Amino acid sequence: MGGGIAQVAAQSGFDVIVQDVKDEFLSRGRATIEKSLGKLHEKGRLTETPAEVLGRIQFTTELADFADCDIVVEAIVENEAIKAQLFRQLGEIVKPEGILASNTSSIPITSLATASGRPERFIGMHFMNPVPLMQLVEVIRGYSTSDETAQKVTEAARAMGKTPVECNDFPGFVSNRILMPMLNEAIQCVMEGVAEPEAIDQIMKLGMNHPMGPLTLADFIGLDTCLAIMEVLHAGLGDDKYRPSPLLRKMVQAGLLGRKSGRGFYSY
Ligand SMILES: CC(=O)CC(=O)SCCNC(=O)CCNC(=O)[C@H](O)C(C)(C)COP(=O)(O)OP(=O)(O)OC[C@H]1O[C@@H](n2cnc3c(N)ncnc32)[C@H](O)[C@@H]1OP(=O)(O)O
Ligand SMILES: NC(=O)C1=CN([C@@H]2O[C@H](COP(=O)(O)OP(=O)(O)OC[C@H]3O[C@@H](n4cnc5c(N)ncnc54)[C@H](OP(=O)(O)O)[C@@H]3O)[C@@H](O)[C@H]2O)C=CC1
Repeated sequence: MGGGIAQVAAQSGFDVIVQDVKDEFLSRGRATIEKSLGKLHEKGRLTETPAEVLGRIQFTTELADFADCDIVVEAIVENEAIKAQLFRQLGEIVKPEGILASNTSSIPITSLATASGRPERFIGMHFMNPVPLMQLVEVIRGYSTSDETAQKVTEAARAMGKTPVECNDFPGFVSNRILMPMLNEAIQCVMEGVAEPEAIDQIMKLGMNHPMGPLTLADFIGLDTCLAIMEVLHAGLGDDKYRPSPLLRKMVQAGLLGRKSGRGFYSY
C-alpha cells in the first residue's frame, strides 16, 4: 500500500519520500513501483516516462527525513500499538504545521491522533488496493481533526486524481465495516463446506458482478490484514456477528497470508 500511495503521489507531481525499516524492503517497494509504472506507460496512461516519475521519489530508512514534509501518510502493518509508537515519533519529528495521516483499514483514528500529540492535524486517508487503479480515498475525521486539515487532505487526494469521500471515526469506517464481514462470511462458507473456494468466488463474480470473488479478494488484501480488521470490528462494536472465522484465524496461524506469502485460498 505504501508503494502504491508513493507512486500515485509522484505521478501527480508531488515530491515524495518513502521510509521503511530496511533497505531490502525499500528495494522491493521500488521494484513494485517500477513494474506498475512500466505497465501504465505501455498502455499510454502516463504523461511522463517511468524514470521521470521515479525521479520524484526519495527512498530512506531515516524517519528524520520527514521533518519538512507537508503531509505524511503512514501505511505500516495493521497493529494499533505499532502504529501508535510510530506516530509518537512522527509527532516529534515532523514540523508542527505538517499533517499526519494514517492509511489504516480499521484502527480508531482518534486513538492514533492522541498518540501523535497533534490531534487537530491528524486524519485517516484510506486508499484502496491496488492504489494506482482504484478511485476512492476514504477520508476519516478523528474527534479533534480540524476543518483545515480535512480540507487540505481532500485537496491532496483530488490532486492525486482520486475521489475523496468523508466519513466519521467508527470501527472499520464505512468501507471495511461493510466489505470485511462479507469476506469473513465467504471464509465461513469454506469452513462449513458450503462450496469449494472456486465456486464461492464464481457465484459472487457472475451472480453479483463483483470484479473479484471474495476469497480472491481476501488473498489479495492479505489474510493477516483481514483478521486484524475483523478483530477491530469485533472488539470495537462488541457484536458477535463480527467474530472472525476460525478458519481465517487458523490460516494466519499457519502462515498462509494470501498473495504476499504465496498461498492462501489459492496458490500464487
Ligand atoms: C482492505 C482495505 O482496507 C481496503 C481495500 O483496499 S479493499 C480492496 C478494494 N479493492 C478491490 O475491491 C479490488 C477489486 N478488483 C478490481 O476492482 C479489479 O479486479 C481490478 C481493478 C484490480 C483490476 O480490474 P480489471 O481491469 O478488470 O482486471 P485486469 O484485467 O486483471 O487488470 C487490468 C490491468 O491492470 C493491471 N494492474 C493490476 N494492478 C496494477 C497496478 N498496481 N499498477 C498498474 N497496473 C496494474 C493488470 O496487470 C492488468 O494489466 P493487463 O491488462 O496488461 O494484464
Ligand atoms: N492490503 C490492503 O488491501 C489494504 C491495506 N490497508 C492498510 O494499509 C496498511 C499497510 O497494509 P499492507 O501494505 O497491506 O501491509 P503489508 O503487511 O504488506 O506491509 C506493511 C509494511 O509495513 C512495514 N512495517 C512493519 N512494521 C513496521 C514498523 N514498525 N515500522 C515501519 N514499517 C513497518 C512492513 O515491513 P515488512 O516487509 O517487514 O513486513 C511492510 O513494508 C495497513 O494499515 C492496512 O490495514 C489499507 C487499504 C488496503
